[in-house]
Amino acid sequence: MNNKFTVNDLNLYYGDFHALKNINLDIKEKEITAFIGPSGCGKSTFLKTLNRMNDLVENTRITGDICLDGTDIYKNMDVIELRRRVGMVFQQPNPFPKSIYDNIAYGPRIFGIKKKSELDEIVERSLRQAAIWDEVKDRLHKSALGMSGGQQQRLCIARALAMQPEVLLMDEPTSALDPISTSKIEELTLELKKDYTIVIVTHNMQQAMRISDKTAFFLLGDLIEYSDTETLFSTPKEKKTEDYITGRFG
Ligand SMILES: Nc1ncnc2c1ncn2[C@@H]1O[C@H](COP(=O)(O)OP(=O)(O)OP(=O)(O)O)[C@@H](O)[C@H]1O
Repeated sequence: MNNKFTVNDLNLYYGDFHALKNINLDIKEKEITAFIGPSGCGKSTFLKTLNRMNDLVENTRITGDICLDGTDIYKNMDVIELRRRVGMVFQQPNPFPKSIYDNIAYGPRIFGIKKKSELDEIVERSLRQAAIWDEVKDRLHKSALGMSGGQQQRLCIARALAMQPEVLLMDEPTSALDPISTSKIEELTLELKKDYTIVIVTHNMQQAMRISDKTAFFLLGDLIEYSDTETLFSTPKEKKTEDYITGRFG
């Protein structure tokens, strides 16, 4: 597998606080990479560096570099283009207070697609890819806020897919969901891996084991260990990883 992202000597500071410390790692194309670690260890911060969402946070300083397909995303890439290529799904489903159809069509419209037939096609394709088409096809023009939490989260995934991204960043996408919705999102994530590179932050180690190919364990801003998921959970190299995955802290 090719590297989708390569991260070299990445440091991130919130003011004086050193939140990410000299991170080096590669993220493989069309794999699922999970970030695990206790609360506050920098998982979300790191995820957000991958599509420059941290640009929106004042007093943030970054050193080192992150390349997407070999191009430095901080130095040589337009941020709008980056965020089109690298979509994001958040912890709390956050549909717009609009119809299901308009939620999906929103991004493509901003990118200049106006033709109804084209938008119809994007809406259907995205909802199918997010495994929610059958549940919503008869209510496309009803408010997205009337959907269940699990449906809203799949809608948000469909909304991200409508932009035809290459990478999907998922920040604890199931932590607000019940077990059935969680397993639907996990199945969907595994299905999406055929076409997309996926990076997921999760508090749930079973979830990382179930769905990810690679796992990175963070602690206090350090990347402690990064390897095949199976290896990391069965034979961790670092004592700190072992302590965490066996529940000694965190
Ligand atoms: N905007 C900010 N300004 C200052 N410090 C921040 C900011 N965002 C995060 N931090 C700090 O950076 C550290 C890493 O936070 P981050 O949210 O990345 O951790 P996390 O591992 O994702 O945690 P959680 O699992 O609780 O979401 C924490 O100490 C946090 O308090």
